[in-house]
Amino acid sequence: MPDDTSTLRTPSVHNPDFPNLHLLDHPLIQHKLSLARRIDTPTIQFRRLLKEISLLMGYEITRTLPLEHHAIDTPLETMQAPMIQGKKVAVVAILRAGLGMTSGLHELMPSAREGHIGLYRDPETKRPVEYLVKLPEPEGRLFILVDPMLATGHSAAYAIDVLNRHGVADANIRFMALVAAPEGLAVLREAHPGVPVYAAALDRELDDHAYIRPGLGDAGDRLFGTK
Ligand SMILES: O=P(O)(O)OC[C@H]1O[C@H](OP(=O)(O)OP(=O)(O)O)[C@H](O)[C@@H]1O
Ligand SMILES: O=c1cc[nH]c(=O)[nH]1
Ligand SMILES: [Mg+2]
Repeated sequence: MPDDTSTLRTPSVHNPDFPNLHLLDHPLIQHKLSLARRIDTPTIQFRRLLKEISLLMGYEITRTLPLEHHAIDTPLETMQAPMIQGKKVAVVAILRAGLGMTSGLHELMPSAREGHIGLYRDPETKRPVEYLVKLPEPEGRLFILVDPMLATGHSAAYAIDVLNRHGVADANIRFMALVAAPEGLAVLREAHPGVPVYAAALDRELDDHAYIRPGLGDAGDRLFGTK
């Protein structure tokens, strides 16, 4: 039986205006995010920073993962040792930019499965358009959905709808972003109030093109060197 770890809480900043948001304010996360935001940070460094930030965020958001005890032999005796149910985690990237956040999480949880939800935002409507869905079996699994940018929130809400249709309940989903906009947090809270959002920053607003300000630009383009 899993131990009850629900009383362990992820250290994060709580904002009463956004009860679904857990802001991860660890200095290393904040420093690396600032480097990633800079316009003169090239793709090679941006990619590396995303991986490092995801690993650090992953360390924080996995704090509440259930442990179970297994008998192990130390050199001196047998003991019941706590171990994570590692096989029971799935990392799901919203393509493309979410791909920049998966490898950091796999460093922490090498046996986690990986799924992909391909979405792009239509430049006119600003609404997500689906082009691929490939997901691991949902049974008994925690799904960590990753995408660096939570702007209008419609891509994240759509991806969670996809997970729901696949058989994953909101209670088994955590959403991890680098930068969140107030508008996106509100949309996500309305659509999926039971899904916690972990982010490194809550930015000021969306601009007329639904880009996050101050933001970091187009995360997918910066990650893959496209335009
Ligand atoms: O919250 P939203 O307003 O829906 O916007 C956020 C989405 O926009 C970006 O993807 P984009 O459409 O640029 O696709 P890409 O990752 O392939 O570049 C980003 O990676 C999110 O998926
Ligand atoms: O600021 C934004 C908004 C949407 N998608 C991005 O990549 N950046
Ligand atoms: Mg993009």
